[in-house]
Amino acid sequence: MPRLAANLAYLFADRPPLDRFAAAAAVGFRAVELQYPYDQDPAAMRAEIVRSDLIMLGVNTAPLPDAPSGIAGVPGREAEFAALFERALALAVALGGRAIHCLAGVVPEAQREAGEATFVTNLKHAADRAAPHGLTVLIEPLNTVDRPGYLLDRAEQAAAILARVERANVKMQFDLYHQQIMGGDLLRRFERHLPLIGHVQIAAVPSRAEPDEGEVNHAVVLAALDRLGYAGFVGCEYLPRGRTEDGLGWAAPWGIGVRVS
Ligand SMILES: O=C(O)C(=O)[C@H](O)CO
Ligand SMILES: [Mg+2]
Repeated sequence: MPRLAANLAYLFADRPPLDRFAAAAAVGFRAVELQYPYDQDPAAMRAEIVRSDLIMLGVNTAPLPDAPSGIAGVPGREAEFAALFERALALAVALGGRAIHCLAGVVPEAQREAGEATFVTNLKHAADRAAPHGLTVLIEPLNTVDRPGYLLDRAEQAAAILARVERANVKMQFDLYHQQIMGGDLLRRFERHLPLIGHVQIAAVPSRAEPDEGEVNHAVVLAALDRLGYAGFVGCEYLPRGRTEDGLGWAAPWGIGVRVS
């Protein structure tokens, strides 16, 4: 059965960040992921994670004012990336997390080859720094409608980059929302890349709302992930149409929902 995780940048976002952990646990989530919790006290977040008995999954490398989509694949910014990664590593370790998503960045068309080479070099470095802590480094293809010019936009491209990185602790974050926009054929592409996939995320397409509307049948997809042997978590990275709790009907078959006592 797919194990759903709450992305606390998107879900329960109507309350203060520290209150979101208990809110997720109260509806049955056993795991959470964050995006950029760099403005919060790590010890306070860790206390909430422990108090709610949650598994802490991933964080992202921090956005920069001139590079909100990251710099891991931006030529000439390797030293800055190394510093950014150290910050993410310290945070992930303090939270007891399992993964760090390294955002590749926006790169002009003419520099994409150089950008990929930089990405590979930076990922090797990140992997070697993360390995002693048992952490996975993730890369995620993002769709070019939402993120024009983003260096990494297709699962096939991510697979080619992972082959060049040659580190077992670097994996693909397969966000079905982005993958559907960038070509679809979700189940065949998921199966083809399964050995490389370290995390999955979902949202309705094209609305990015609860995965109970739009062009993807998530009940079918989640059952297929199970059948194909995916044993990781599925991050709920969607924008609730209203209160998070009111939109959880779709997740009831997977053990998530408001408890009525
Ligand atoms: O945008 C996404 O889908 C993500 O998962 C990342 O965290 C980048 O924002
Ligand atoms: Mg995502």
